[in-house]
Amino acid sequence: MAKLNRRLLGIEKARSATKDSCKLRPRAAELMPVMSLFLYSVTVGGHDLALILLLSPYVIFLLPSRLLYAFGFSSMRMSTHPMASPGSYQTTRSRVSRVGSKKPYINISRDRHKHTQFCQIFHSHCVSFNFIKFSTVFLHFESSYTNYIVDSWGLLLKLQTSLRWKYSIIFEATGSVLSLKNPKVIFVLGGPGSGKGTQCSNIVEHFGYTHLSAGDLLRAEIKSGSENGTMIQNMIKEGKIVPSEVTIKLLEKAIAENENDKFLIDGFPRNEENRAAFESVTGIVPEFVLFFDCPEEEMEKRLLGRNQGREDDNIDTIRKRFRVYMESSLPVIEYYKSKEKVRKIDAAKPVEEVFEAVKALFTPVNDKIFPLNKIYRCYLGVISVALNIYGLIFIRVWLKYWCGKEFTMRSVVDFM
Ligand SMILES: Nc1ncnc2c1ncn2[C@@H]1O[C@H](COP(=O)(O)OP(=O)(O)OP(=O)(O)O)[C@@H](O)[C@H]1O
Ligand SMILES: O=c1ccn([C@@H]2O[C@H](COP(=O)(O)O)[C@@H](O)[C@H]2O)c(=O)[nH]1
Repeated sequence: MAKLNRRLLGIEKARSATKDSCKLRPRAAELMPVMSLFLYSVTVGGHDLALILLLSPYVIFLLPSRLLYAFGFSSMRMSTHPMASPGSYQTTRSRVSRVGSKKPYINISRDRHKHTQFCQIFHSHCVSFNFIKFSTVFLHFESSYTNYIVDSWGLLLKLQTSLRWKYSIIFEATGSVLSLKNPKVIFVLGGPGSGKGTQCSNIVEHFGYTHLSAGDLLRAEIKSGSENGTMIQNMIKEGKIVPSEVTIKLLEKAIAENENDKFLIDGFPRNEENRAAFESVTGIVPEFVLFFDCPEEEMEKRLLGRNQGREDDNIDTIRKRFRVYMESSLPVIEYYKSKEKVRKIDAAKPVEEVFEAVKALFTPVNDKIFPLNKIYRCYLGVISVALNIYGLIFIRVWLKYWCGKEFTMRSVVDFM
């Protein structure tokens, strides 16, 4: 009983940790054509257009969640299977796989009280159902039977008594918590002491990003007294790269717990394995890679003068870090270069000059030509909807008077 309660409590914790983090911003660009078409259809246009629109997968699945978000139901998100025990699952883009747990399923034993809790969890999962990414449809049995086994995918393996039962279909939201949150990520890379942290602070101040330094997260993990602490400390002392799963878990957690959706990930990925693992676990591909290019002598001088009491800022470790950077981290930059994602900055210049170059990358092209504040963006949105409707009315009139047809889905299809 206590064990099950712990598990259920853990699931609750896991859920509250994830639910607030998976917010989805309704994207105006996505909504506008649909809104315009719908407004047009119900006011001026043919009703079959409105019907087709209402029945479209976009409206059925995506729009409700977007609207729920827009009206403040930001916590109605759930990305992982509620039956997966917390801490023992790893989410990837396409499936939720259990790691670190020997049992492939959860056994719910006979106890009415437990059964009630189990149903509540499923019930609230229905409420927090995410409309966007789902693959597996599985069954939810709500009945008076008392003993059954459900596997981690919600598949019913064994049903001993079935007096009366009903079922509902639950869609499993797949993908990492992060892929649902869909954060914008920029990797900030460069040699040790190239000025990544310094420039990240400036970017945070001017452009509202959240700075996540992989090194800082690892150092915080050591301080927290975690079981990995000693291993991480030894790796850092030797200038070696900490195993991907440790760093990725910390990054995932930091992103999920943060309200912001724009992140600078500083000092990660440090090798090809880091890069591939991060992309496959989180499904996140960086917008671009900010690469601070700086000669080794300058970096060495800066690190030796940093005076932040870092254990690895001594000449022996610094040399090891340089070697690891050349051998393992540069190939990551080469990889992103081949994808045309690298934005190289000459980091040997003074701080202010480096930031001028950085700024140019973060200022949107539109804002450089025609800076728009939020109110103007709203006006533009309204104008865009109006223009869309105007366009549809024009098509309708044109179809009617020049082609002699009503503007219905059929006539549009016939016309095409
Ligand atoms: N452009 C610059 N010119 C001179 N000094 C700089 C410049 N940028 C940063 N520094 C200084 O160099 C030191 C290292 O900078 P910073 O911590 O930002 O580097 P980093 O790339 O984040 O290092 P690490 O990878 O070790 O975390 C700091 O003392 C910082 O004040
Ligand atoms: O992704 C990472 C980031 C850092 N490390 C280890 O931490 C130290 C210090 O990193 P800084 O970016 O200089 O703060 C680094 O030398 C590595 O040992 C890591 O393993 N993986």
